[in-house]
Amino acid sequence: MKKKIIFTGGGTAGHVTVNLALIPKFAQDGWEIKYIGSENGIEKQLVARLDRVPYAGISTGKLRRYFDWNNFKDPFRVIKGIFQAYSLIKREKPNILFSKGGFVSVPVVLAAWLNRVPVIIHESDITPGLANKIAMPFATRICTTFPETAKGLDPKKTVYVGAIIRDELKRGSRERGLSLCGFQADKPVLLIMGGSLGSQKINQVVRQNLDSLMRYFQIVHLCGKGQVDESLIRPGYKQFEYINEELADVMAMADMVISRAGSNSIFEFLYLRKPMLLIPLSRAASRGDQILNAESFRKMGYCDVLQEEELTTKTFLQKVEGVFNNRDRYIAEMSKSNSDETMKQVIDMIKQLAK
Ligand SMILES: CC(=O)N[C@H]1[C@@H](OP(=O)(O)OP(=O)(O)OC[C@H]2O[C@@H](n3ccc(=O)[nH]c3=O)[C@H](O)[C@@H]2O)O[C@H](CO)[C@@H](O)[C@@H]1O
Repeated sequence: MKKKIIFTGGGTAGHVTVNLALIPKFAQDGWEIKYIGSENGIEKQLVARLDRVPYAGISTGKLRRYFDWNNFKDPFRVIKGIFQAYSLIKREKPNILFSKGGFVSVPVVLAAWLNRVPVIIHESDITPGLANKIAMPFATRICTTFPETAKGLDPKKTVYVGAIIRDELKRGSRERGLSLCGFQADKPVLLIMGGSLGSQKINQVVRQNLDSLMRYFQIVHLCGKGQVDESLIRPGYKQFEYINEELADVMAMADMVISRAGSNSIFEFLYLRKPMLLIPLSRAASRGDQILNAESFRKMGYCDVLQEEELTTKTFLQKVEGVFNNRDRYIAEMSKSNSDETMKQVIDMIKQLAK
């Protein structure tokens, strides 16, 4: 009989793209694949782009750190989600559940545990997100991307595996990227990526300094939903809200990157040896995970970092120049890393634990 795997994870693309990397591998090996996500999250659109991966949406809620009327409604949404996930898992009887985290994953992990389905959790950041923290006691294995994450976690369950990179990102073409953006071949390309949701702060500083930057670079700017500024359209400055298949070509043509420090993005840039200036999401807006991700990369010599509190036109342009002028040094450090084995290790682990 065909083996069956269910994937879950969502909320932002960072909680989905690892699943997108693994799904084709299991499809190739003849496994039956299903995805459980939220009713309207980004995961629904991203999974819809795949061939033959049935999607089930469940009701979800979120814990917020500020007052919101939804804080009263969300517990009921979560309870509804647990019942929905429980009956889905009971009916589907998968051999294994792979969870990438995000709030939607908590009821699904719990439901799998109640149905005695083995659960593998993958944590991308140095410090686990709240959803993964809640779900970890119910997991059979916890995979970490950073070696230092394992420290605070159950040593019997936790394995450091590294980053899982989508195969398609490894097959990008500089020429296709240049033609997509209408860029010339002889001027360096700067890629700006504000995380899967874009970043207002990065958009702002880039646009304020567009003329200075464009003296040296052609710029491709992934700015987030609703953030394209039509008044700035001009040759050499190409904006997209979010891209899918084209991302490989856009990354391939980039000579340097300015980015948030979401774990998946920075490991993709590391794999592709892209000199990076990272502007992590501040502690005021998050648990500070991106600050730690960025610091760990800086210590390894892979990037330079500019904290949001220090972000001014002057510091920004100085750091951009610094990274670009030292790009060979960054590329040399990055070339010492190797994550090609990770995907195979994770696939073997999933196959071994599948009941
Ligand atoms: C605001 C927030 O909660 N951020 C978190 C979220 O970030 P975010 O969702 O931005 O996560 P990542 O940077 O880890 O991943 C983004 C993914 O989206 C892809 N991509 C991005 C832009 C685009 O146009 N097309 C595209 O495919 C990237 O290639 C990458 O694979 O999850 C990360 C991983 O847990 C955390 O480190 C971040 O702190």
